[in-house]
Amino acid sequence: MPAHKNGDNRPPASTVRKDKKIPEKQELKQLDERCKHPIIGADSFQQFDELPISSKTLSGLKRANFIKMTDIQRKALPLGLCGKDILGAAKTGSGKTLAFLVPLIEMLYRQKWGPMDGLGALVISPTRELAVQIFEVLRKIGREHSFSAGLIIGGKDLKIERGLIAKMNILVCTPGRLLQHMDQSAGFDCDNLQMLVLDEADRILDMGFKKTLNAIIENLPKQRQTMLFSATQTKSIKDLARLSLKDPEYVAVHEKAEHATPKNLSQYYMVVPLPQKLDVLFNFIKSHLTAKAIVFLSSCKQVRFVFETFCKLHPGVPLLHLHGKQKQQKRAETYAKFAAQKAAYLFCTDIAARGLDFAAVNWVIQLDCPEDPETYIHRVGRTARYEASGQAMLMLCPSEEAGMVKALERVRVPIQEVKLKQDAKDVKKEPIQKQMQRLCFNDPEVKYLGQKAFISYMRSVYLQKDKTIFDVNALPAEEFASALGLPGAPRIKFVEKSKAKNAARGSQAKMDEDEALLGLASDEDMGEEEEAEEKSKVKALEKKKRGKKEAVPEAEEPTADSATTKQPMSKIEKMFNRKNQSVLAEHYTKLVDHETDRKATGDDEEEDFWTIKRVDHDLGGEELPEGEPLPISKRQQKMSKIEKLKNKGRGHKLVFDEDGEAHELYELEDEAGFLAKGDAKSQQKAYLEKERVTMEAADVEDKTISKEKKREKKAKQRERERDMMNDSDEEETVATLGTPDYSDDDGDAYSHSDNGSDGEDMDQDEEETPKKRGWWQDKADAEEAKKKRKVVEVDEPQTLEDQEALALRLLGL
Ligand SMILES: Nc1ncnc2c1ncn2[C@@H]1O[C@H](COP(=O)(O)OP(=O)(O)OP(=O)(O)O)[C@@H](O)[C@H]1O
Repeated sequence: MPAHKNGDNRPPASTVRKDKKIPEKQELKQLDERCKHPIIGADSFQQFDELPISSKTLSGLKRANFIKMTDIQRKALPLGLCGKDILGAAKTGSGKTLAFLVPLIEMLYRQKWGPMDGLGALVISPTRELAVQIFEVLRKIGREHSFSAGLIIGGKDLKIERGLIAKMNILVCTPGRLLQHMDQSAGFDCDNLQMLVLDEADRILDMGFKKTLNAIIENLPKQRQTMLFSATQTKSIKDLARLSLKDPEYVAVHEKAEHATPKNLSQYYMVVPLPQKLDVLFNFIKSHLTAKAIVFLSSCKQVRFVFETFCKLHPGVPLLHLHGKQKQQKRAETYAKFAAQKAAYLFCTDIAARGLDFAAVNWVIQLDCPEDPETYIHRVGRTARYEASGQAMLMLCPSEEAGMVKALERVRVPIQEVKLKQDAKDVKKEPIQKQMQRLCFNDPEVKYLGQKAFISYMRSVYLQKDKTIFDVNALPAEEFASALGLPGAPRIKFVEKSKAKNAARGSQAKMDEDEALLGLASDEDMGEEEEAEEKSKVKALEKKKRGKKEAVPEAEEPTADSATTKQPMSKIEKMFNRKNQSVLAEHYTKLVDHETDRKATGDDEEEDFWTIKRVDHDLGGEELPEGEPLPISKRQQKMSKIEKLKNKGRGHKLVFDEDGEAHELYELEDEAGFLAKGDAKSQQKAYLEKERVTMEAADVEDKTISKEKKREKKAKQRERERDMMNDSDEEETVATLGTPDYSDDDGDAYSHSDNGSDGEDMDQDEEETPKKRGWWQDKADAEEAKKKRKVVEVDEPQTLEDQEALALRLLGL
C-alpha cells in the first residue's frame, strides 16, 4: 500500500480527482488495492471523493448533489467497500440508502460484473413504495455504469417480470414477490449472488416476514456480503444467525446521541378523547392549510373513511390516501402526487411509516397511537429528513397516555405535551360530528365505511400486544360511533366476557382468548406487511391451540401467497367481498345480523369472540322495497327457462268463487252430484283418457306447426347462402378492410404499432391489405386459391339471353 504525503496515509482529494482521467483498467487496479484492506484514514474522510470509489459512481453522486457524506455514510461506507458485513443503525432521514448502494455498485464494478454473470446484488425492502424509492436512487447514482437493474414488486405483470428477471445484475424487491419468482420463474437463479441488503432490516426480520425471508435465504449462496440497515436495528443473535452474517460490524452512529429522533424534529403529544379526535384533526387541517402533512391511522378502513368524509367536507387543501389495499397503480399515483405537492395531507397506514422520503413534509400527525415506540420513530421520521426541520403531533386517548409516554421516554424520544387551546375548544361548538352524521345519513356508502372503520379501529386496539398502553375496554364506543356520524355503535361481542374482569386468568382463559383472536384473522383491512404480521400471529395461536408446548412468539409467517392461516370466510362474507359494496351495504348488514344470530346459537363458537351483532340500529325495521324481487344468485340467473319450469314443479288448478277466494276444484262440487257420475276411480280413469286424447290431438297440431317452421327456416337459410355466393367477391374485400394481417412471415404475432402507423396511415394499410386468410388455410394455400380465382368483368345482364351468355362464360365454355 503506497504511503501518502499528508502523513495520515490517505490520498488527498486531488489524487482521487486525477484518478478520473486514468484508464478504467488502471482505476480498477487501484480501487482493488485500496479496498483489499481496511481503508486507511477513512475516519477523517468527509467527502465521497476521498473514498476509493470509481469515477463513474462519483460522477453519479455529484450529479445528484451528494458531495459531503452524512455520519452513517462516513462510518459505514469504508467498511462496506472493503466487503464487510454490516449492521447499520442511524436516525431516520440520515442517508442510510447511500450507505449500502455505493458499496453495492462498487463491488460489482470492481468484479467487472457483466450480463453473463447474472444476479450479483439483491436489495430487499418491506414495502413497494420504499423499493421504488431505492431503485430511483440506484438509477441516479449508477447512471454511468452499465449494469442491468430491476425492480421486482407485487402488483405488476408477473410474466413480464419473469422475462426480464433472469437478465438482471441488481434487483430491488419486496420479499413476497422475490420468493414468488424464486419458486416459479425458471431461469432465475441466485447462485452467483455477491451481496444481500435488507433495508428496514428489523421489519423484514420480524415475525411478519419470517417465513418468506427464511425461504429466500435458503436460495442464496452463503458466501456473500450482507448488510442490514434500519433506524431501529435488530441486535437479535438469532436473527443474525439466520442470515449467516460473518463477524458483522455494528455501525450505530446515533446510539450515544441524546435522542433517538432527528434533532430538527419538534415532537408534541395531545391527550384527546377518542370521540373528539376527528374534530381536532379537521380543525388542525383548517388552521394549517399550507402544510404538507402525513396523517397516520391504524387501518385501511380508517384511512378510507377519514379520507372520504374529509374530502366531502372540503377543508381547502388537497387530500390523498395511501394504504395496502389499493391497487399498485393507484398507490404509485398517490405517491407521485404527494411527492409533487407543496401543500397536501396524506392519510395513510403504517405502509408509509418506513423509509419514504417525501421532500418538505413539515408535519407528521399520528391520529391513532402507534403500536410501539419503534413504529413511532419511523412514522415521525417522514419529516425532518437530512438537514430539514419538521414537527410531529401524536394524539393519545386518555387511557393510552401514561403507557405510551413512558415507552417513548425509554427509547429517548423527547416529546412534550400540548393542551387543546381554548379557542380550539370553542370551534367545537360547531363540531364536524353533525356534518359526519349528515354525510352518513345521506350516503349509505359513507355510513357503511364508518361502520367498518369503527370495527377495524376497535379490533386494532384489542390486538395490540402492549396492554399497558392499549385497553379496548377503556374506549367510549358509543361516543366514538357518534363522532363518526353513525346512528349507533356497531355492537361488538366479546366471547370471554369475564376474562377482562378476571385479573388472575388461568391457562384456559388464555386459550379462549387465543381462540377469540383466531376469529379475527380474516382482516381484509390490512396492507401487505400488516397482513403478513397478522397472519403470523394467528398461525402462532393455532399452533398453541393444537397443544404444542414450544414457545410461539417467533412462529412462522406465511408467504405472500399462502392464505392458509386465514380463517375461512363465511359464504356471506365472501359474497360481500365480491359485490358492489355500495349497493349491498345495507343488505349485508342484515345478512351479517342473521349470520351472527346463527353463530350465537352455538353453530360456530370459535368465531364467537366479537362479531357484528347488529351493525346499524336504524336498519331494524327496513325491508327490501315492496315489489322489488329478492336478489337471485348468478346460477339461478343462468338457468334456462325449461330448468326453471322444472324446478317450479307442477301447476296446481284452483277455482275462484264470487268473492275472489281460491278453492280446490273439488270443493265447489256437491258430493251427491259427483257420485251420480260414477265412483271416484272410474271418473278419474275417464278424465285421464279424455285428457290423453286432447293432448294427442294437440301434439299432432304442435308437430305440424313445428315442421312448418323448420321448413321456413331452411328456405330462408338457403336463400341467404345463395345471396352470399353471388356477393362473395365483394364480401371478401369488405371483410379484410381495416384488418391488417397480424402475423409476420413466420406466423408470429406482431404489434400493429410496430410499423409506426397510426390513424394517418390507415388508408394505405387498407388498400394494401391482403385478403384475410381462413384459420384452416396456411399461407401457401391461400396464395394458390387467390391465383385460381378468376375475375370476369361483365355488364349488368339485361335480358334472358344476356344471362345465358354470362352463365356460359362463367362455366368457361
Ligand atoms: N450525503 C448526502 N448529501 C445530501 N443529501 C443526502 C445525503 N445522503 C442522503 N441525503 C438525502 O437525505 C434524505 C434521507 O436519506 P435516506 O432516505 O437515505 O435516509 P434514511 O436514513 O434511509 O431514512 P429512513 O430511516 O427514514 O429510511 C434523502 O432525501 C437523501 O437524498
